[in-house]
Amino acid sequence: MQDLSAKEADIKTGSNKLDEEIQSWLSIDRNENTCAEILKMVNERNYSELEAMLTNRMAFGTAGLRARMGPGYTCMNDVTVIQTSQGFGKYLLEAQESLAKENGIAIGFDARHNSARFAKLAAVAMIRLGIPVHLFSDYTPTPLLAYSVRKYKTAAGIMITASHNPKDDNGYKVFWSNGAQIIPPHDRNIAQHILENLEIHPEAWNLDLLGTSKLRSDPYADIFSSYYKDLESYVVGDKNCLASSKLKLTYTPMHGVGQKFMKQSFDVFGLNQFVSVLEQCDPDPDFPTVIFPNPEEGKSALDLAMKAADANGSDVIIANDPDADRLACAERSESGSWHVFNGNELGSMLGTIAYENFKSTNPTIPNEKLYMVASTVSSKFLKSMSQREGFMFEECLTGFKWMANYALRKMAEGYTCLFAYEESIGYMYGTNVMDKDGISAGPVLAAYASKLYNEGSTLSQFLHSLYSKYGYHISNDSYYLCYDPPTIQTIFRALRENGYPTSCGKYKVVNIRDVTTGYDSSFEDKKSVLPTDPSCQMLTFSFDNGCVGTLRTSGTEPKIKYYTEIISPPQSELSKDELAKQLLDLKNTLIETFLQPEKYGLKAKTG
Ligand SMILES: O=P([O-])(O)O[C@H]1O[C@H](COP(=O)(O)O)[C@@H](O)[C@H](O)[C@H]1O
Ligand SMILES: [Mg+2]
Repeated sequence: MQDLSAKEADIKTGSNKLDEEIQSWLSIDRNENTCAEILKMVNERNYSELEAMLTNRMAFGTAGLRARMGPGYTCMNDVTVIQTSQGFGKYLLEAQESLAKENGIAIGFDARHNSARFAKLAAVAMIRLGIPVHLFSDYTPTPLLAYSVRKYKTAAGIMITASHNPKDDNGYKVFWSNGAQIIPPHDRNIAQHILENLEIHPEAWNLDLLGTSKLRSDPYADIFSSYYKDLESYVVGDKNCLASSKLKLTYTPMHGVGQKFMKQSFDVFGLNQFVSVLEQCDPDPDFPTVIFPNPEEGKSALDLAMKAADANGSDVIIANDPDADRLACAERSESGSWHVFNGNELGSMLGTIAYENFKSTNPTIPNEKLYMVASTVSSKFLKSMSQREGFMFEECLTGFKWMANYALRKMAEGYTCLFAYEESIGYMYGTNVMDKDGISAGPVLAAYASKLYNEGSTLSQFLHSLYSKYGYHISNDSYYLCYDPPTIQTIFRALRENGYPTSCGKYKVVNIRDVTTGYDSSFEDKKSVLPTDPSCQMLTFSFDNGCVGTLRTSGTEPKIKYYTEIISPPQSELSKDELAKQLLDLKNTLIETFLQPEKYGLKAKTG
């Protein structure tokens, strides 16, 4: 550790402005580790990085704030968490004072490094403003925090988590009083209030306040029992059948918080308990057995789960990401190898399960009163299904914040939201939680799979039957890593500067939607119906062969994501393999022509 007496010493970087920024940081930060990191960078003359981290500030992205942990205003640390919470608290008092003062705010955290501390600092900031705090005393899945906001009708919720990001990251998810993550204008308003309340109150570091203040309560036990009581409403049919199921299942929480919660979910559903992946079942903030703790990565992330499943003769694997709001699933194929369902395949199955389960328990509610939601970069399977079955379907921008807020609006109009999903393995089954929830989607899927296995069928056969009925919907999605924001700007600028491209290799572009600027060539007024989002890059191309491809920058990770889909009518002569081959060619052409990974030094997904 650095000698902190240097804090008092003169900092001479050659730039007065930077010297002042450094002094200012050292004078406000009471965390020895982050101060020491700043001093180390000064000693190493790492001035450009220092300047970048002290003169910029993190902004709200797809899922609130998410950044690397470390010193400076671009990183997650004590200072930025306190400043964010001070500003956020002030905004709550301005926007909904009586609710904030009466019902307070719920605060939860995952099992990452610093998550509990950041949650406590956020709680102190709220208490200082007279806002009661329901601060969880132990780590929880994100969906339980989202659930607690609705249950206690709090003014807001904060979840300290970076979900499945690398171990050095952390984040600050914000839920509004409706239980969904915030959308504009709240994000902008909070950002504004943060800037207006940067000065850190001396009491901000006093964590002892949490032990003495009457404004602090611990919702853990109450929320745990209430969440699982409500989960019972998702159980359909006879629990005894599930207990006698032939299905053997393996589960991994991927070093995150899910183990205890998924066990309880299985108990509520009367499911046989799953086989655990011993190396990954306890929370470990270093995620030692995986490169990325993201079950969305597919086989590379599920390696140990597959080994455990093989050793125990499991047919199905389910996995959560570390904050247990995402759900992944793999199934052993006839050849013995594992098929990892992609987010769209899983969404198609869970959407159908939601529809079937609802119709079996509410046969009299007309389909016109039901609806489902998906993000615009997800498969159009639910749209095809809705057209055939006569329920409503809507697509939203990426991010559960958009889908949950849309769902709430329709609920207020008297509709029932059955299901919402996004291709990045996020599923909101029902409306107990207005966010994606891997802890409830897991047992719903496991219960349905149990039924299938008892009938001698499998999930893959079930998916195939859906494609026969509603048409094949094949997607090919992935990403490239790019750590250099100017390169990303260059790539997307090239796609706009001389007019949008009219072709991509041999494929003709028939429509273009540019969500970054609000343009959509398919409408007469050329305006996109989705909200314009200048903070991210997002271009969608519709091709003459009916395929659709989107390029977009992630709001949570340094990635350019791509999404492509091909759809065939139900009775099409083309096989799944032929369709997949056609799509692969289009996807490769899209990448080579528009992204040009070699030219721009983009790093492909590994594994
Ligand atoms: O990371 P999580 O599980 O919280 O998930 C977050 O990130 C996903 C990917 O977003 P992007 O493509 O912008 O990275 C979003 O779709 C999701 O709604 C958000 O909560
Ligand atoms: Mg997550």
